Amino acid sequence: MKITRFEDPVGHISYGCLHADGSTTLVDGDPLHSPVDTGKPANVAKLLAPIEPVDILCIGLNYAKHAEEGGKPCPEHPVLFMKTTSAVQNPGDPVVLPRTLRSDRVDYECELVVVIGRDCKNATEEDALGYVAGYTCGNDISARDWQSMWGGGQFCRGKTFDTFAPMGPCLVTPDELTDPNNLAIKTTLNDQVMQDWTTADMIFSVPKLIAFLSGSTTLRAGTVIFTGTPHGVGFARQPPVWLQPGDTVSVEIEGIGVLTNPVVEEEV
Ligand SMILES: NC(=O)N[C@@H](O)C(=O)O
Repeated sequence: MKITRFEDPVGHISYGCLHADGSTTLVDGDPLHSPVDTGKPANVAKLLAPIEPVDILCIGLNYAKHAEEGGKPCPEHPVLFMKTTSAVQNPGDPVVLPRTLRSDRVDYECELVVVIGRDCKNATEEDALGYVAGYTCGNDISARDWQSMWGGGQFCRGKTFDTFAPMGPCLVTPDELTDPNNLAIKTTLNDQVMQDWTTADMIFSVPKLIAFLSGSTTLRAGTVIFTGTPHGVGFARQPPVWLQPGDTVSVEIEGIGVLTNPVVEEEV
């Protein structure tokens, strides 16, 4: 099932089931556990990020070619950082280039996002996917200057500005997306393909990540995991490519769909 979260014309938030013909019907029940397609037509006024996360965990350097293009060795253990939940942005809504705390080096990163459906502690690789409610597209927007020059060696600052965690367009349940580690994934900036790879190339697979993360931390239902980006990011290009006002950036993942966001400047 492809689950969407949306506002109706009076601002009421509901969950829907997206069908191949583009229509949406209302979903009943808890979308993270046992969503039920009611078959009743949904009145979608505004598409939202498919989930309001309780925590946003992010993995860095999870593709060898991306580590290489950044001059970094492949990590021995998954590299963890976090984003605040206020960074979440809806599909179609703008990524805002910071001007108060200015950054002129804002970059894109296509990522497969895993959504945890029930509390998870000490999962094994074998039972890890049983905790998954579904998968969606994410863009790990990154201010490289605040990440690498002014972040004191911490990733968080450069990764957690408002609007730096777009997610969508829908949540695909595991019965429909059975293997998260065999999906084409790409970023398109305006009409140019910037990243074009496969989740089969993750250093740490999705089950490994869930087992590793839950070994120390209870992954509560509603936790999302950004699983890392492949090569082709803007900072590693010659000359570097930074997001500009007026740009349109899209992340597309096989079996999920396309997450598109315009880029604007913060009004100060
Ligand atoms: N360079 C960098 O920040 N990369 C990470 O976000 C990643 O996804 O690997």
